[in-house]
Amino acid sequence: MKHYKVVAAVIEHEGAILCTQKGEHNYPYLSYKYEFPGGKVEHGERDEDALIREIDEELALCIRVNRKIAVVNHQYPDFMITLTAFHCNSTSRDVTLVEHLHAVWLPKEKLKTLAWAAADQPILQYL
Ligand SMILES: Nc1nc2c([nH]c(=O)n2[C@@H]2O[C@H](COP(=O)(O)OP(=O)(O)OP(=O)(O)O)[C@@H](O)[C@H]2O)c(=O)[nH]1
Repeated sequence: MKHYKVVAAVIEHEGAILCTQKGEHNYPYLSYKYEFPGGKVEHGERDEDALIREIDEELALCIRVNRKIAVVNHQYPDFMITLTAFHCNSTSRDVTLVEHLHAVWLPKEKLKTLAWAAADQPILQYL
């Protein structure tokens, strides 16, 4: 079973948090789900550097990485994921969608209204 180490950015800008939606996916349980943007950490790369790289690649957004919020281990039917979420800030809300279907900035209390990937759901309680 594959095991991915993934970093995710909880990006806050003036009281709202960036939520990004996946498009259709090979695994139906991930299709159209919301996730915190990020991705797999490359060999030898620091978590924080992986996050800055991924957010620039996926969203053309410049972020500052703050504290670690949570580490979640989740078993999907086809792979295992260790998801580490960091609180981040951006100086702008302007994103360019390279990989995602949709992005929305929401206040914390509204995050639970979205359909999140299963691995992300435990992170919401720490926000
Ligand atoms: N970036 C990110 N990935 C997440 C989150 N939660 C979660 O289950 N994942 C899953 O972790 C896997 C690796 O993330 P990735 O961002 O590198 O995805 P990828 O483009 O290489 O592969 P993909 O085609 O599965 O999306 C994906 O299957 C993704 O759906 C999250 O909050 N952020």
